[in-house]
Amino acid sequence: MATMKSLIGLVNKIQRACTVLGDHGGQGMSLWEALPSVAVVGGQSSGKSSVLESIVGRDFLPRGSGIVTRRPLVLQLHKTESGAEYAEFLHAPKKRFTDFAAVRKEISDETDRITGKTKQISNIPIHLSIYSPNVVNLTLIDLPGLTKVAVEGQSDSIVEDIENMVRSYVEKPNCIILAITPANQDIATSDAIKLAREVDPSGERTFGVLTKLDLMDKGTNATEVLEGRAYRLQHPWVGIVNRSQADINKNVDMIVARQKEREYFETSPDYGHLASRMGSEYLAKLLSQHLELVIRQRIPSIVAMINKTIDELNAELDRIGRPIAADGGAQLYMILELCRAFDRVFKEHLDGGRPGGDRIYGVFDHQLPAALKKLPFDRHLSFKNVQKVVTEADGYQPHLIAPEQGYRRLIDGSITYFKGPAEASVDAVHFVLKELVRKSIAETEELKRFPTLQNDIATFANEALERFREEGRKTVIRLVEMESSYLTVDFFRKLHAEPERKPEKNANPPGPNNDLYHDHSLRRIGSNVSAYIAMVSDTLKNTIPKAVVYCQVREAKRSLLANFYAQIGRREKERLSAMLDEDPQLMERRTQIAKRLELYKSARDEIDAVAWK
Ligand SMILES: Nc1nc2c(ncn2[C@@H]2O[C@H](COP(=O)(O)OP(=O)(O)OP(=O)(O)O)[C@@H](O)[C@H]2O)c(=O)[nH]1
Repeated sequence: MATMKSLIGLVNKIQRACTVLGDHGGQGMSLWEALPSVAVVGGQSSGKSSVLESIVGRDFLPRGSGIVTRRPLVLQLHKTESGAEYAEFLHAPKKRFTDFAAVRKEISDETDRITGKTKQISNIPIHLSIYSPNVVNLTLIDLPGLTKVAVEGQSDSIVEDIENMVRSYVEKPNCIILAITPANQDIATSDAIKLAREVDPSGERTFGVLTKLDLMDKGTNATEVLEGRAYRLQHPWVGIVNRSQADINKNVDMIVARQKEREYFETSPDYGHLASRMGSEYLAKLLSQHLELVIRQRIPSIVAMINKTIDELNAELDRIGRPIAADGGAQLYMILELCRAFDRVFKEHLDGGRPGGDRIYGVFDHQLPAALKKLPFDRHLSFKNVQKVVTEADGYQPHLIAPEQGYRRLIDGSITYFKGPAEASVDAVHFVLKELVRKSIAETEELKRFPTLQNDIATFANEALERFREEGRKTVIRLVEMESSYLTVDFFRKLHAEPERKPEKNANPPGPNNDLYHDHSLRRIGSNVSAYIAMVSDTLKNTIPKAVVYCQVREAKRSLLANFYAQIGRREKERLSAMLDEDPQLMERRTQIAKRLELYKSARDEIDAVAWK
């Protein structure tokens, strides 16, 4: 199994990666929360900073009145074999601090960078790594001191804010609580113990630390507490003697202070029997061992959680679409693939499989025949109009046998009416196709992420449909004009062969310039033309759909995006990328997921590397 150093180092690495990616707890089930850590909790002036400095063997924490610790400080201690002693911040990875006064200033400045000078607090941690021969491998999180009153310049809510922040750390089941209480205070009133009892009633993850043993009133001692009788925890209490304010003022060296602390316990009449289990050095070792144990226990569940999260993130990436390739060739390929996907959907609409294509048949089967039926031939071929047209065509010399000119004019005049329904069919099919383009874009799953490309496809497809409509119009008008340019001779020859019927008596009383015979002949002309037009109508009813399908539907299937393809082939890379623009929110989401995925995968790799050592 892995060594203590590698296990704690492993968690350190993952914690740093979490912070870089903005994962520092408080966001539901985060990786950070799954990692065991030690949080230092205590009331103001309880000696928290002194304990941390003593564990590190260095003076490096900001001092001052009021609430100095305003952001969590994740303190990662790495034991070095060489004599080198230095510190590094995650936010300034290139800089190696060997002067610990500069570390103190940097913590202070970095705190202000997020919280401003307003003395507010923030839950975004500062990561500090200390490499030293005088430390054990350990990670501690220093949290703001629990306080009762806000000082000047701080909002009243700060007392509550601090408690909430501290609580958010210590309530996590993976958090080991280092609860610091000064010995010269009644244990029953200790803020740290109060909070620890609340979140860890059985005391299995709380380590009780008693500071300021040297400051207790003469004649009293803390053996009741240190021996676990005053307040029972699963782990033994540790007593500490830190540097006094006077020592600090005199700049007493931390290593010397550790030595003095050891001597204090060894020579103490009250605590001599406990000496081997007292002091900051012992505390550091105890915590390091415990942290290692907990990490080892937790690794299987951490790996399970990581694997589950990786699966979930992958599934979400699949759902919102993978990232787009950066090079132009791949982008062009992607655009063409997307266009083809659209084209497939569009064709399914036309050929069946998806609804909509049937509406084109509806135009031919319904709309066109109905429009043809409504044409005003009754009026155009009324007795009066026939008479007028024939007479005008005859001119000064009435026709002798059959009014050839009159017939032609009546037929030409009638055929012109067909242009209306012919064009209307072209338009109706055009609108059906346009609607199908719109629907197909909306229904093409792959296109959903690319609003710009959707627009481009719509523009080019509609332009193409417009061209097809123009072509369709010209063709159907030509069909109609063809009907009047050459009449079906047979039809009239057959008429001629039919015997003339005698006019019925009293059908129409003869007018001043008309005789019975003439009336009858005009009526016959009217009905002949009407029969001829009915024949033309039947023909057009069949040929207009052919022209429309040929010019519009067939072309839409064949070359709806032909122009688009020709265009994009010539476009430079910038314009291709622009076409693949996505919804910015979606892009942001994908970046987030990709980052988290990277974090979880690297965490898994790290764990694998350590676990198989
Ligand atoms: N004599 C003696 N003084 C101590 C001991 N521990 C801390 N002090 C003094 O108590 C004062 C407060 O100690 P800190 O370590 O700054 O306490 P803190 O909990 O970090 O305080 P804040 O950060 O202000 O909340 C300092 O003057 C220390 O010198 C101790 O064990 N013995």
